[in-house]
Amino acid sequence: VVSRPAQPRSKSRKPSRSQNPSANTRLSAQDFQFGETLGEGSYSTVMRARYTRSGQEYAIKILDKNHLIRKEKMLVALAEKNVLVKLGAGHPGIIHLHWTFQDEWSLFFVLDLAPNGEMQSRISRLGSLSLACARYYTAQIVDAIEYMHDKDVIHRDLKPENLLLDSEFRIKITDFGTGKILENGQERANSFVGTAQYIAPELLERNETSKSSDLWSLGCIVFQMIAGRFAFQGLSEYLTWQKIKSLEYSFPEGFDEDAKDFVSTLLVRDPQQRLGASRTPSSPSLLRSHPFFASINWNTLWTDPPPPLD
Ligand SMILES: NC(=O)c1nn(CC2CCNCC2)c2c1CCc1cnc(N=C3C=CCC=C3)nc1-2
Repeated sequence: VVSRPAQPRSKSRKPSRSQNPSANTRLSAQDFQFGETLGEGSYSTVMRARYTRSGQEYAIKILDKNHLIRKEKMLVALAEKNVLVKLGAGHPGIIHLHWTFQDEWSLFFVLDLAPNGEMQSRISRLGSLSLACARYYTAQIVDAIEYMHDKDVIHRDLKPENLLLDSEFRIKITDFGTGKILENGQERANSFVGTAQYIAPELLERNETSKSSDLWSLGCIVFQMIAGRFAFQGLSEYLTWQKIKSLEYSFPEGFDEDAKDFVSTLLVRDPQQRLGASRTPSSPSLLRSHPFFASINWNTLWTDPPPPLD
Protein backbone atom coordinates (compact mmCIF):
# COMPACT_ATOMS: atom_id res chain seq x y z
CA VAL A 1 0.00 0.00 0.00
CA VAL A 2 1.33 3.43 -0.88
CA SER A 3 2.33 5.13 2.38
CA ARG A 4 0.50 8.38 2.64
CA PRO A 5 1.88 11.67 3.94
CA ALA A 6 0.12 12.97 7.04
CA GLN A 7 -1.78 15.26 4.71
CA PRO A 8 -2.69 13.73 1.35
CA ARG A 9 -0.83 15.26 -1.59
CA SER A 10 -2.63 18.43 -2.59
CA LYS A 11 -2.76 19.02 -6.30
CA SER A 12 -4.88 21.53 -8.10
CA ARG A 13 -7.14 18.84 -9.38
CA LYS A 14 -10.88 18.91 -9.20
CA PRO A 15 -12.00 16.21 -6.69
CA SER A 16 -14.19 13.69 -8.33
CA ARG A 17 -17.87 13.68 -7.58
CA SER A 18 -18.40 12.50 -4.03
CA GLN A 19 -21.31 10.57 -2.66
CA ASN A 20 -22.24 13.03 0.02
CA PRO A 21 -25.94 12.40 0.50
CA SER A 22 -26.37 15.23 2.95
CA ALA A 23 -25.30 18.13 0.77
CA ASN A 24 -24.16 19.19 -2.67
CA THR A 25 -20.60 19.69 -1.42
CA ARG A 26 -17.93 17.77 -3.32
CA LEU A 27 -15.70 16.02 -0.80
CA SER A 28 -11.95 15.62 -1.23
CA ALA A 29 -9.06 14.56 0.95
CA GLN A 30 -8.39 18.23 1.61
CA ASP A 31 -11.62 18.36 3.62
CA PHE A 32 -10.07 16.11 6.25
CA GLN A 33 -7.18 16.29 8.72
CA PHE A 34 -5.64 12.81 8.71
CA GLY A 35 -4.32 11.31 11.94
CA GLU A 36 -3.04 7.92 13.04
CA THR A 37 -3.18 4.78 10.94
CA LEU A 38 -5.75 2.40 12.42
CA GLY A 39 -5.08 -0.57 10.20
CA GLU A 40 -3.45 -1.70 6.98
CA GLY A 41 -4.65 -4.31 4.53
CA SER A 42 -3.08 -5.72 1.38
CA TYR A 43 -4.56 -2.88 -0.71
CA SER A 44 -5.95 -0.42 1.78
CA THR A 45 -5.00 1.76 4.72
CA VAL A 46 -7.48 2.91 7.34
CA MET A 47 -6.72 6.25 8.95
CA ARG A 48 -8.35 8.31 11.66
CA ALA A 49 -9.50 11.64 10.18
CA ARG A 50 -11.34 14.76 11.24
CA TYR A 51 -13.81 16.43 8.85
CA THR A 52 -12.54 20.00 9.09
CA ARG A 53 -15.90 21.73 8.62
CA SER A 54 -17.74 19.90 11.44
CA GLY A 55 -14.88 18.63 13.59
CA GLN A 56 -16.47 15.16 13.43
CA GLU A 57 -14.01 12.26 13.49
CA TYR A 58 -14.24 9.36 11.04
CA ALA A 59 -12.22 6.36 9.94
CA ILE A 60 -11.25 6.72 6.29
CA LYS A 61 -10.36 3.63 4.31
CA ILE A 62 -7.98 4.60 1.53
CA LEU A 63 -7.64 2.17 -1.36
CA ASP A 64 -4.75 2.60 -3.76
CA LYS A 65 -6.13 2.52 -7.30
CA ASN A 66 -2.95 1.38 -9.04
CA HIS A 67 -2.57 -1.45 -6.56
CA LEU A 68 -6.23 -2.47 -6.99
CA ILE A 69 -5.79 -2.52 -10.76
CA ARG A 70 -2.45 -4.38 -10.68
CA LYS A 71 -3.87 -7.02 -8.30
CA GLU A 72 -7.21 -7.12 -10.16
CA LYS A 73 -9.01 -6.19 -6.92
CA MET A 74 -11.01 -3.20 -8.19
CA LEU A 75 -14.19 -5.30 -8.32
CA VAL A 76 -13.50 -6.49 -4.74
CA ALA A 77 -13.30 -2.88 -3.58
CA LEU A 78 -16.50 -1.97 -5.39
CA ALA A 79 -18.20 -5.08 -3.95
CA GLU A 80 -17.24 -3.93 -0.45
CA LYS A 81 -18.73 -0.52 -1.15
CA ASN A 82 -21.94 -2.12 -2.43
CA VAL A 83 -22.20 -4.23 0.75
CA LEU A 84 -21.70 -1.14 2.92
CA VAL A 85 -24.27 0.84 0.91
CA LYS A 86 -26.75 -2.04 1.18
CA LEU A 87 -26.26 -2.19 4.99
CA GLY A 88 -26.75 1.58 5.18
CA ALA A 89 -27.00 3.34 8.54
CA GLY A 90 -29.74 1.05 9.76
CA HIS A 91 -28.02 -0.73 12.60
CA PRO A 92 -25.98 0.52 15.60
CA GLY A 93 -23.80 -2.60 15.54
CA ILE A 94 -22.47 -2.16 12.04
CA ILE A 95 -19.87 0.35 10.85
CA HIS A 96 -21.69 2.79 8.56
CA LEU A 97 -20.32 4.18 5.28
CA HIS A 98 -21.02 7.94 5.24
CA TRP A 99 -19.45 9.02 1.96
CA THR A 100 -17.10 7.90 -0.78
CA PHE A 101 -14.94 10.01 -3.03
CA GLN A 102 -11.79 9.52 -5.08
CA ASP A 103 -8.79 11.33 -6.46
CA GLU A 104 -6.21 10.46 -9.08
CA TRP A 105 -4.52 7.83 -6.86
CA SER A 106 -7.06 6.54 -4.35
CA LEU A 107 -10.61 5.63 -3.46
CA PHE A 108 -11.78 6.97 -0.08
CA PHE A 109 -14.48 5.33 2.09
CA VAL A 110 -15.54 7.63 4.96
CA LEU A 111 -16.71 5.31 7.74
CA ASP A 112 -17.84 5.49 11.36
CA LEU A 113 -14.91 5.69 13.76
CA ALA A 114 -14.88 3.14 16.59
CA PRO A 115 -12.49 4.89 18.99
CA ASN A 116 -12.18 2.06 21.51
CA GLY A 117 -10.55 -0.40 19.17
CA GLU A 118 -10.90 -4.15 18.79
CA MET A 119 -12.66 -6.69 20.97
CA GLN A 120 -9.57 -8.86 20.35
CA SER A 121 -7.41 -6.39 22.28
CA ARG A 122 -9.78 -6.57 25.25
CA ILE A 123 -9.79 -10.36 25.29
CA SER A 124 -5.99 -10.45 24.96
CA ARG A 125 -5.54 -7.86 27.70
CA LEU A 126 -8.01 -9.42 30.15
CA GLY A 127 -7.45 -13.05 29.20
CA SER A 128 -11.20 -13.51 28.86
CA LEU A 129 -14.40 -11.52 29.43
CA SER A 130 -16.75 -11.82 32.39
CA LEU A 131 -19.78 -13.97 31.61
CA ALA A 132 -22.08 -10.91 31.84
CA CYS A 133 -19.87 -9.07 29.36
CA ALA A 134 -19.63 -12.01 26.98
CA ARG A 135 -23.42 -12.35 27.10
CA TYR A 136 -23.97 -8.60 26.43
CA TYR A 137 -21.55 -8.53 23.48
CA THR A 138 -22.83 -11.82 22.07
CA ALA A 139 -26.38 -10.41 22.12
CA GLN A 140 -25.21 -7.32 20.23
CA ILE A 141 -23.36 -9.47 17.69
CA VAL A 142 -26.46 -11.68 17.22
CA ASP A 143 -28.61 -8.56 16.71
CA ALA A 144 -26.18 -7.17 14.11
CA ILE A 145 -25.73 -10.52 12.32
CA GLU A 146 -29.51 -10.99 12.02
CA TYR A 147 -29.84 -7.45 10.58
CA MET A 148 -27.05 -8.21 8.09
CA HIS A 149 -28.53 -11.60 7.13
CA ASP A 150 -32.02 -10.09 6.71
CA LYS A 151 -30.42 -7.90 4.02
CA ASP A 152 -28.90 -11.02 2.43
CA VAL A 153 -25.38 -9.92 3.35
CA ILE A 154 -22.87 -12.42 4.76
CA HIS A 155 -19.65 -11.18 6.37
CA ARG A 156 -17.50 -14.34 5.89
CA ASP A 157 -14.66 -13.24 8.17
CA LEU A 158 -16.24 -12.58 11.57
CA LYS A 159 -13.58 -12.63 14.31
CA PRO A 160 -12.75 -10.55 17.39
CA GLU A 161 -10.37 -8.38 15.33
CA ASN A 162 -13.36 -7.26 13.25
CA LEU A 163 -15.52 -6.53 16.29
CA LEU A 164 -14.76 -2.93 17.22
CA LEU A 165 -15.94 -0.91 20.21
CA ASP A 166 -17.53 2.51 19.77
CA SER A 167 -17.33 5.48 22.12
CA GLU A 168 -19.88 3.80 24.44
CA PHE A 169 -18.02 0.44 24.26
CA ARG A 170 -20.76 -1.08 22.11
CA ILE A 171 -20.04 -3.53 19.29
CA LYS A 172 -19.41 -2.29 15.74
CA ILE A 173 -18.87 -5.03 13.16
CA THR A 174 -16.36 -3.92 10.53
CA ASP A 175 -14.30 -4.91 7.50
CA PHE A 176 -16.79 -6.04 4.90
CA GLY A 177 -13.95 -6.53 2.41
CA THR A 178 -14.87 -10.22 2.47
CA GLY A 179 -18.61 -9.49 2.60
CA LYS A 180 -20.99 -10.92 0.01
CA ILE A 181 -24.48 -9.96 -1.10
CA LEU A 182 -26.54 -13.12 -1.79
CA GLU A 183 -28.55 -12.33 -4.94
CA ASN A 184 -32.21 -13.33 -5.47
CA GLY A 185 -32.62 -16.06 -2.86
CA GLN A 186 -29.08 -17.38 -3.36
CA GLU A 187 -28.22 -19.49 -0.30
CA ARG A 188 -24.53 -20.13 -0.76
CA ALA A 189 -21.49 -18.45 -2.28
CA ASN A 190 -18.21 -19.88 -3.50
CA SER A 191 -14.91 -18.14 -2.82
CA PHE A 192 -12.25 -18.77 -0.31
CA VAL A 193 -12.07 -16.21 2.50
CA GLY A 194 -11.82 -16.20 6.25
CA THR A 195 -9.31 -16.59 9.07
CA ALA A 196 -8.06 -20.04 10.08
CA GLN A 197 -9.48 -20.37 13.60
CA TYR A 198 -12.96 -19.13 12.61
CA ILE A 199 -13.47 -20.85 9.23
CA ALA A 200 -16.53 -23.11 9.00
CA PRO A 201 -16.01 -26.75 7.91
CA GLU A 202 -18.12 -26.33 4.73
CA LEU A 203 -15.72 -23.64 3.54
CA LEU A 204 -12.75 -25.96 4.07
CA GLU A 205 -14.44 -28.99 2.52
CA ARG A 206 -16.59 -27.49 -0.25
CA ASN A 207 -15.35 -23.89 -0.59
CA GLU A 208 -18.91 -22.90 0.30
CA THR A 209 -20.11 -20.04 2.52
CA SER A 210 -23.59 -19.09 3.57
CA LYS A 211 -25.29 -17.15 6.32
CA SER A 212 -24.73 -20.21 8.49
CA SER A 213 -20.95 -19.83 8.09
CA ASP A 214 -21.25 -16.56 10.05
CA LEU A 215 -23.08 -18.51 12.77
CA TRP A 216 -20.15 -20.96 13.01
CA SER A 217 -17.77 -17.99 13.42
CA LEU A 218 -20.09 -16.62 16.12
CA GLY A 219 -19.76 -19.91 18.02
CA CYS A 220 -15.96 -19.66 17.81
CA ILE A 221 -16.06 -16.02 19.02
CA VAL A 222 -18.32 -16.76 22.02
CA PHE A 223 -16.10 -19.70 23.01
CA GLN A 224 -13.03 -17.42 22.85
CA MET A 225 -14.62 -14.53 24.77
CA ILE A 226 -15.44 -16.84 27.71
CA ALA A 227 -12.58 -19.37 27.56
CA GLY A 228 -9.89 -16.82 26.65
CA ARG A 229 -8.50 -19.19 24.01
CA PHE A 230 -9.45 -20.46 20.54
CA ALA A 231 -11.92 -23.32 20.21
CA PHE A 232 -9.82 -24.71 17.34
CA GLN A 233 -6.07 -24.21 17.37
CA GLY A 234 -3.45 -26.59 15.96
CA LEU A 235 0.30 -26.24 15.68
CA SER A 236 -0.19 -25.20 12.07
CA GLU A 237 -3.02 -23.80 9.96
CA TYR A 238 -3.43 -27.25 8.38
CA LEU A 239 -3.77 -28.89 11.83
CA THR A 240 -6.24 -26.18 12.91
CA TRP A 241 -8.32 -27.00 9.84
CA GLN A 242 -8.15 -30.71 10.66
CA LYS A 243 -9.55 -29.98 14.14
CA ILE A 244 -12.37 -27.90 12.62
CA LYS A 245 -13.31 -30.62 10.13
CA SER A 246 -13.33 -33.26 12.88
CA LEU A 247 -15.07 -30.94 15.35
CA GLU A 248 -12.21 -31.48 17.78
CA TYR A 249 -12.71 -28.98 20.62
CA SER A 250 -13.48 -29.10 24.31
CA PHE A 251 -14.77 -26.64 26.91
CA PRO A 252 -12.54 -25.69 29.85
CA GLU A 253 -13.67 -26.52 33.39
CA GLY A 254 -16.21 -24.03 34.73
CA PHE A 255 -17.48 -22.89 31.30
CA ASP A 256 -21.03 -21.64 31.93
CA GLU A 257 -23.55 -24.37 31.09
CA ASP A 258 -25.98 -22.14 29.12
CA ALA A 259 -23.06 -20.68 27.17
CA LYS A 260 -21.77 -24.21 26.54
CA ASP A 261 -25.15 -25.22 25.13
CA PHE A 262 -25.33 -22.05 22.99
CA VAL A 263 -21.84 -22.61 21.52
CA SER A 264 -22.61 -26.30 20.96
CA THR A 265 -25.69 -25.40 18.88
CA LEU A 266 -23.49 -23.28 16.56
CA LEU A 267 -20.36 -25.47 16.27
CA VAL A 268 -22.28 -28.05 14.25
CA ARG A 269 -20.79 -29.51 11.07
CA ASP A 270 -24.03 -29.42 9.08
CA PRO A 271 -24.71 -25.72 8.28
CA GLN A 272 -28.45 -26.37 8.15
CA GLN A 273 -28.48 -27.77 11.69
CA ARG A 274 -26.90 -24.73 13.35
CA LEU A 275 -29.20 -22.75 15.67
CA GLY A 276 -30.81 -19.96 13.63
CA ALA A 277 -29.66 -21.38 10.29
CA SER A 278 -33.10 -21.45 8.70
CA ARG A 279 -34.33 -18.15 10.16
CA THR A 280 -36.22 -15.76 7.87
CA PRO A 281 -36.89 -12.06 8.58
CA SER A 282 -40.48 -12.92 9.54
CA SER A 283 -39.71 -15.96 11.72
CA PRO A 284 -38.86 -15.67 15.44
CA SER A 285 -35.15 -15.81 16.27
CA LEU A 286 -34.10 -19.10 17.88
CA LEU A 287 -30.79 -17.46 18.75
CA ARG A 288 -32.40 -14.71 20.85
CA SER A 289 -34.64 -17.14 22.70
CA HIS A 290 -31.75 -19.35 23.82
CA PRO A 291 -31.49 -19.58 27.67
CA PHE A 292 -28.01 -17.99 27.46
CA PHE A 293 -29.83 -14.70 26.77
CA ALA A 294 -32.50 -15.07 29.48
CA SER A 295 -31.31 -11.92 31.26
CA ILE A 296 -30.95 -9.82 28.08
CA ASN A 297 -33.51 -7.08 27.39
CA TRP A 298 -33.39 -6.95 23.56
CA ASN A 299 -35.36 -3.68 23.52
CA THR A 300 -32.75 -1.75 25.48
CA LEU A 301 -29.70 -3.74 24.30
CA TRP A 302 -28.15 -0.76 22.46
CA THR A 303 -28.88 1.82 25.13
CA ASP A 304 -27.87 -0.30 28.13
CA PRO A 305 -24.27 0.32 29.22
CA PRO A 306 -21.94 -2.69 28.95
CA PRO A 307 -21.22 -4.65 32.15
CA PRO A 308 -17.68 -4.31 33.55
CA LEU A 309 -15.25 -5.90 31.07
CA ASP A 310 -13.50 -8.15 33.56
N1 LIG B 1 -10.83 -2.78 7.04
C1 LIG B 1 -11.68 -1.88 7.47
O1 LIG B 1 -12.71 -1.60 6.85
C2 LIG B 1 -11.35 -1.25 8.76
N2 LIG B 1 -10.22 -1.54 9.41
N3 LIG B 1 -10.20 -0.82 10.54
C3 LIG B 1 -9.10 -0.95 11.48
C4 LIG B 1 -8.76 -2.42 11.64
C5 LIG B 1 -7.65 -2.64 12.63
C6 LIG B 1 -7.38 -4.14 12.73
N4 LIG B 1 -8.56 -4.88 13.10
C7 LIG B 1 -9.68 -4.65 12.21
C8 LIG B 1 -10.00 -3.17 12.11
C9 LIG B 1 -11.33 -0.06 10.63
C10 LIG B 1 -12.08 -0.32 9.51
C11 LIG B 1 -13.43 0.27 9.27
C12 LIG B 1 -13.69 1.48 10.09
C13 LIG B 1 -12.98 1.55 11.40
C14 LIG B 1 -13.46 2.38 12.42
N5 LIG B 1 -12.79 2.50 13.58
C15 LIG B 1 -11.65 1.79 13.76
N6 LIG B 1 -11.05 1.96 14.95
C16 LIG B 1 -9.96 1.47 15.50
C17 LIG B 1 -9.50 2.06 16.73
C18 LIG B 1 -8.38 1.60 17.35
C19 LIG B 1 -7.62 0.48 16.82
C20 LIG B 1 -8.13 -0.11 15.58
C21 LIG B 1 -9.24 0.37 14.95
N7 LIG B 1 -11.14 0.97 12.82
C22 LIG B 1 -11.78 0.84 11.65
